[in-house]
Amino acid sequence: MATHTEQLTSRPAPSATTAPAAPAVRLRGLTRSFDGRTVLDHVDLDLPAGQLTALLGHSGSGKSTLLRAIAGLDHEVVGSGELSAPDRVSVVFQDSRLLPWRRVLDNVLLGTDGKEAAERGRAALAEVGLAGRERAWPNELSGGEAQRAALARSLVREPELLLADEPFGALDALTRIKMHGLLRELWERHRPSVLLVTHDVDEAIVLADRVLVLDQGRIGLDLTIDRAHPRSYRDPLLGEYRERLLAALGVTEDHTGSEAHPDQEDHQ
Ligand SMILES: Nc1ncnc2c1ncn2[C@@H]1O[C@H](COP(=O)(O)OP(=O)(O)OP(=O)(O)O)[C@@H](O)[C@H]1O
Repeated sequence: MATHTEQLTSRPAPSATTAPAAPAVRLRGLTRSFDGRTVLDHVDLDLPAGQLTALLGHSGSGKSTLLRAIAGLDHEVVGSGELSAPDRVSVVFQDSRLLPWRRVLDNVLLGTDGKEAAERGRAALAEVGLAGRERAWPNELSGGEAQRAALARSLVREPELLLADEPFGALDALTRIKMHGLLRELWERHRPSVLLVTHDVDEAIVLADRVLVLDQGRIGLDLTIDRAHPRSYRDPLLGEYRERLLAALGVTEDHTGSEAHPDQEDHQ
């Protein structure tokens, strides 16, 4: 798919004279079943270029399945509907997936070639706060640092689309909050389209401009978060969005404690 450069650097409101830009990702009728059980049920979705979107849903609702389909990692999904995504796609997972036998910079540069890529690799490591750690081994990094390296590796490919599957899910609450700031900063600088899969309602509200809830194989709620950045976890005006998302997830007032929604506790 063609890159819409103007959409990556600024996002003018469409006017009568401007044709609406093609979405970065377009899904129509996407369906996926496992052993006769439907996980994605004719999903329709457009992700506009340069938007940071979060995808929420209960465990097993099909978030990773959707992300894998968009990433082109699920060959079975082909032909179930219409799916288009950009050519340059990077994926970040919950674990950094750094190769232990390669130094940090070599991990970041994996699959790239040439001097220019090497420069981009160093710059990306500096951007994520890992300048000076180029020659470290992955086992010398903390969990947060390893995820920073994973983000650097994704940046080197200059992705039009960044797919992130619970990238901060394994981190402690304080590190996670720092990583939220970093992801938002990187997004503001590079403006890729981002689809962030998360269980954490607050993470979604603080980072994303649009939050989707996957429910029963479909997008059950599509919510625009109309608040300026940077956002605070304590902003009472975000409460209304939180309530709507929790309701869409079927989490009632009585169940907002640690058992039903553990991630809520981290940011209060
Ligand atoms: N390769 C597979 N083979 C069989 N079943 C699968 C496969 N991949 C996913 N599933 C099933 O599809 C459903 C959705 O899984 P998926 O990993 O997409 O959910 P999720 O919303 O990402 O969950 P979580 O938040 O726990 O990661 C689950 O019931 C899972 O068991």
